[in-house]
Amino acid sequence: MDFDVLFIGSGQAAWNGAVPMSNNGLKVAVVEEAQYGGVCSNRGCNAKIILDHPIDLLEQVKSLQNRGLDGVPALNWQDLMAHKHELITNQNYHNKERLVANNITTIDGSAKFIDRHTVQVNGKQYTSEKIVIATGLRPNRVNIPGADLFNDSTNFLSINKMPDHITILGAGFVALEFAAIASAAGAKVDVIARSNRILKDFPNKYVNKIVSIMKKQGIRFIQSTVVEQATKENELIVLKGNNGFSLSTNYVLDATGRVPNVEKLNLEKIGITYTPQGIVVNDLLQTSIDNVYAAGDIIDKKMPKLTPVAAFESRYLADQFIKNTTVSIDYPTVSTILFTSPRLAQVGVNLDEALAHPDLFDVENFDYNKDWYRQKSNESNGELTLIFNKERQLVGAIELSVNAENTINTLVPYIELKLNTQQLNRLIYLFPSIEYTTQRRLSLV
Ligand SMILES: Cc1cc2nc3c(=O)[nH]c(=O)nc-3n(C[C@H](O)[C@H](O)[C@H](O)COP(=O)(O)OP(=O)(O)OC[C@H]3O[C@@H](n4cnc5c(N)ncnc54)[C@H](O)[C@@H]3O)c2cc1C
Ligand SMILES: NC(=O)c1ccc[n+]([C@@H]2O[C@H](COP(=O)([O-])OP(=O)(O)OC[C@H]3O[C@@H](n4cnc5c(N)ncnc54)[C@H](O)[C@@H]3O)[C@@H](O)[C@H]2O)c1
Repeated sequence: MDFDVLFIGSGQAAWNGAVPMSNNGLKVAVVEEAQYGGVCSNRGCNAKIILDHPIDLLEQVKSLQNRGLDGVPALNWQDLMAHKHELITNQNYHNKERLVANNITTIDGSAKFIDRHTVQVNGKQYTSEKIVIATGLRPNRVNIPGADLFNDSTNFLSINKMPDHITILGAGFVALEFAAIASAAGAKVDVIARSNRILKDFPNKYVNKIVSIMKKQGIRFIQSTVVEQATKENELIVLKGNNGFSLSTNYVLDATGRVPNVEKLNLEKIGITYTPQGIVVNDLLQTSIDNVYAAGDIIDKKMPKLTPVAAFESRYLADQFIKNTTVSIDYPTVSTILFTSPRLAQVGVNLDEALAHPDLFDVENFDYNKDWYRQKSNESNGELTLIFNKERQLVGAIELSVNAENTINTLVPYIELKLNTQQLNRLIYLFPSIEYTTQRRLSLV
């Protein structure tokens, strides 16, 4: 065999495991058909958070008008985009270099299976004892007449000039985060949801709050509307839909979800089972062919399809292959965040589930309007909800605030490690800080 382990794809689900595997003596290869580092590094999380940063700052500056700050600086989209390019363009190169520096063979091109131990890339065949499919997802494209006029998240992350009017199809993570960026950068923004449900992964109360804030920021939500066709008329795109819906716009962003990259792999030929949600695996992350594994977004799974989850699965495979063990994957508590301004972040038991089961959970609410420390930023919508089980153990939390990522990150170890009162009491945080005030929400004696 040429290799012990060959990864198809080079994203978070690949390199997090490939590097320790190689450093522990396994002969490892990574095949990549596009940019090394995958979506998160090149056309996802990282690019998005660079574009978001000044926008988040501006929202905070706006909150402090007449409270120490006079005037709001202008956002310069061209300069911001140039800054993003400067930070992101070289990621592909750096990610490849990291693999090479760790004695991993990199193979450029698209891989397809020939048999259970062999893949072919650019006409050349490579054999490996184990193969890990880590091919991730790509943007879904709605299947309606005129959809070729639409853009996806990758295109949006490189827009040189912000269009006057942007219309977004879908009401999930990408739709709301990109709506927030486009609106703050001066575009008129519509979000079109085919149903009444917005952000299905977050509880109703907080979804209603963030939608109401975004409406005040000028974003228009059009619900229960299915766009059925698009045409180009002069310089405008005209959308038509159910119930006589019609709208003219400059730019359409299709943010209707993401689909698994399976088509090029020749999976049917070797009998690997997959669904429209991805590749089916067991709790060892083995596919229906036992020497072929899958990791990251490409898996059909209940866990959220996020970078930290892909990285966890990749590290799990490294542990399994290095130690030659067969211990099932044991997912920890996963937190999720919507990077709008303010942020919406949650961890553990979902609030809607807790409210539906008062026999199992107690819920406590904290309104930040009454908290002097939080009010240093004169924030008007901040709120935290903590969820406890009947043994008074913290099992979930959700926060809407400019600091929600810090609060929820503070609570992750409390929940995952099931810290008791004495252990919590021993954590001495900096004062004043979000971490300190968050800890004070719990009983420490
Ligand atoms: C706009 C956007 C914003 C996001 N923001 C966040 C965020 O803030 N936080 C967060 O946690 N997650 C975020 N995500 C999700 C995150 O990007 C993914 O969870 C993560 O990238 C998954 O990593 P992966 O390795 O499984 O797949 P990917 O990163 O998709 O990598 C798969 C790789 O496989 C390659 N490939 C595919 N087919 C083949 C083939 N046949 N041969 C060779 N190579 C192939 C692809 O080119 C790609 O490089 C965001 C996603 C998007 C789209
Ligand atoms: N902050 C973050 O962590 C972050 C940010 C962006 C993306 N992501 C990851 O990427 C994934 C994909 O995000 P996303 O926003 O593309 O998907 P999503 O699943 O969050 O949202 C898709 C939206 O499109 C709608 N939709 C689906 N098909 C449609 C159709 N045919 N017509 C109209 N609407 C349709 C859905 O109802 C939903 O509102 C997320 O689930 C998450 O795993 C994470």
